[in-house]
Amino acid sequence: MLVLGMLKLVVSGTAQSKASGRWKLVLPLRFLGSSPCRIPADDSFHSTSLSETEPPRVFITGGLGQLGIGLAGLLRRRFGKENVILSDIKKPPAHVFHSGPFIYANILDYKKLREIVVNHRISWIFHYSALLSAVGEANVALARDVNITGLHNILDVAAEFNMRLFVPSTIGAFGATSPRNPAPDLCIQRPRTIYGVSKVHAELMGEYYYYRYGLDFRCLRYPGIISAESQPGGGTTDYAVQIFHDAAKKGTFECNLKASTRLPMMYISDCLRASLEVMEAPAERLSMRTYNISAMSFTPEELARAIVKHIPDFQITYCVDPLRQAIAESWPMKLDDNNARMDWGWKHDFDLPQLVATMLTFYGASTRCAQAN
Ligand SMILES: NC(=O)C1=CN([C@@H]2O[C@H](COP(=O)(O)OP(=O)(O)OC[C@H]3O[C@@H](n4cnc5c(N)ncnc54)[C@H](O)[C@@H]3O)[C@@H](O)[C@H]2O)C=CC1
Ligand SMILES: CC(=O)[C@H](N)C(=O)O
Repeated sequence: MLVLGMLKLVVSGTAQSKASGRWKLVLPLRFLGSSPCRIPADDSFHSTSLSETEPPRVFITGGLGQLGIGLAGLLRRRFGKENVILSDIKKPPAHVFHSGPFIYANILDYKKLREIVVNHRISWIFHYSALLSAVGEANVALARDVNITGLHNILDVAAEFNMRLFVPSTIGAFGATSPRNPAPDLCIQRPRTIYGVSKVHAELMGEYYYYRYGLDFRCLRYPGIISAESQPGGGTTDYAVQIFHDAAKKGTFECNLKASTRLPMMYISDCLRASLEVMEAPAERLSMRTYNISAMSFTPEELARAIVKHIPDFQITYCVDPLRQAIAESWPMKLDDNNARMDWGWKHDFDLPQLVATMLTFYGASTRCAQAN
């Protein structure tokens, strides 16, 4: 009754705020939070959001995986080295440790997360910690903890301290009953991996916190990401990274997906730029909180043909992993990203030929490109 009474008071005197063209009630989280013990009892907690002119203070979770170090580099160039704190539960290599602030942060430790946000005056979070599709299936209990319980901690901290929160989703958030070519932003999502289920959960929880508590939640569904300097963490699209290393070093590659498996892919610099752009987009430009982004779509066979243009002797063979193949066949072949393009001007730079040339240049193997073309 007491809570109901407080609710009525809050609602009647309340604040309404306009975002994305919609009016929503902004209610104090501490009255409504599902975990009241987490909400401070005194009135002294305050928003850490900074004025429009100050750069944000950014915290990256799970930052030592395939994407986090590159993201930290991009954000540090934009906002200043000291304003971007990279974190993980792993030990950073020396060059990462010396390239800017790094701290240990386990996303399952809620108290520690609050401490970090307060002590470092964090205003934006990029939440990258996760177990990916293949490793998630190999350790469902851990994937559930990290991808779901960890996300709850991040959502609560972000809402409590009025932060802007980016959580990446994935093509893995779709399932076999989703439209596959292309998959639109809004459609049936019934994934059958713990990874996919946890990412649909993240999309829905983030949007719920946005509508319910006014949390500035922003989410992009990434395709498979291809990078040269960092290795993938155990996903279904990993072959599209490994193939470049093996092509350059050995001239052969054994692929764990069938030759005809078509999946959406993106070069890392496009992915990281998209993530920064959606975080910087004015709220009124965002008609949604979760967007597909897309760049290219190819099969292992097509990728191999593109590599042969640079390395004529390159040979691909196939030894299909049934787990990864089943996952890949339930994912979209292509994403429809028209809403991202229209709302906040998303545009990819890298198509397949540019991706292949860039990756092989990194490995010092694109020398025969000119002759072959
Ligand atoms: N790499 C890709 O192709 C794609 C990635 N994404 C998403 O982007 C994000 C980053 O992906 P990647 O860098 O590729 O992942 P990754 O698997 O390479 O790295 C994840 C990091 O999370 C850390 N981590 C695990 N448990 C943790 C815990 N309890 N506390 C803190 N950190 C913990 C790991 O140590 C690891 O460094 C993930 O959320 C992933 O789902 C989405 C689609 C595609
Ligand atoms: C597409 C992803 O989310 C990731 N690379 C995976 O294959 O699990």
